[in-house]
Amino acid sequence: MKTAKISNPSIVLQLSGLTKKIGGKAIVDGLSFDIAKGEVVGLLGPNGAGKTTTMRMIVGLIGMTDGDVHICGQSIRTNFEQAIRHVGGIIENPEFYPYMTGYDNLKQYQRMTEGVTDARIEEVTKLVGMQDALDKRVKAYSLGMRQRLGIAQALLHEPKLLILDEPTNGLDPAGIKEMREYLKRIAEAEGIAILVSSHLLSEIELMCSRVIVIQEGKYVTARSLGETESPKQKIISISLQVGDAAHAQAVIEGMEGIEVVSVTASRMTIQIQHEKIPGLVAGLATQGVEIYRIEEVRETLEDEFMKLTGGNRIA
Ligand SMILES: Nc1ncnc2c1ncn2[C@@H]1O[C@H](COP(=O)(O)OP(=O)(O)OP(=O)(O)O)[C@@H](O)[C@H]1O
Repeated sequence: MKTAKISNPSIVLQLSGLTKKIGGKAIVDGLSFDIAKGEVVGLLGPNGAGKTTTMRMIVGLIGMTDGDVHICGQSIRTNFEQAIRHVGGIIENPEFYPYMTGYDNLKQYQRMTEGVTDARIEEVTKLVGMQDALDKRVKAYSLGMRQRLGIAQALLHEPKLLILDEPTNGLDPAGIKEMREYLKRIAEAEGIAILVSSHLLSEIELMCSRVIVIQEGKYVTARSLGETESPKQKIISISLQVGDAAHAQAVIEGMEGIEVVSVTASRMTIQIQHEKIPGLVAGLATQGVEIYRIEEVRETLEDEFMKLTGGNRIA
């Protein structure tokens, strides 16, 4: 297969037609996407979708059948050593010496890794908020603290790409919230790209700026998360809470280009072009309709995922 060469220097990770076949079956099937510097991207899919297999190929734990992975412009097929030095990752649970302190574990890693300074140890432990727990033995750490120490260790050699497979597995809601905060902090402070997998949409939505959905090894969709402006011409769903919905409906039915989808006593959902909303509000107010609330009804990623995959839920 012909593989694309990176032209944009801000692209840290590029997958092109990445494929893994085992026993003739494609576990990962022609996966292509890019991740840029500073992005925290979620790899989302149901159990068995191929997330771990994809990540294992990116970090070189297993070989690929076809396609390629470029990290900072270097192909892991042809320049593995140069490519892989830009990667830090946790694919399986991070291994530590339980009877040693967190600090001694990081010092041990420093001895085995070229170019890691004491200042860097201090820097990464601050980034993951571990500076006060470093003199405790790892066996006394909670799961969340081990995860943080693992991430600190993965950052020691100043990678440009951080790969985390299901990092929130087993964490409580407070731990998940903390992780979300320090992943964002790391991406910003270090200017690196982070790829994080999960089978839980709710976690990905909170942690990531973009999500890539895969199912049965194939790319399904990608979506930027967070608020986006609606284009003027776009038809959107609006929910209205009014004093008298029957009255509002009668007024709206006299207006052009607005479709009433559902009505209850005080609520209604309509479809309308974005640019017609001010006219709608003015028209209703002129006719004496009391408006208490007006908001867009957004299709969630989960709704979209359900449509695309015919009801196979993400989680
Ligand atoms: N070495 C292997 N031999 C045979 N099948 C495998 C092998 N490794 C993975 N698979 C299969 O490939 C599919 C994808 O597995 P993978 O672990 O990548 O999925 P996943 O999205 O990470 O799922 P999970 O969230 O459950 O970890 C699964 O059906 C799995 O059983």
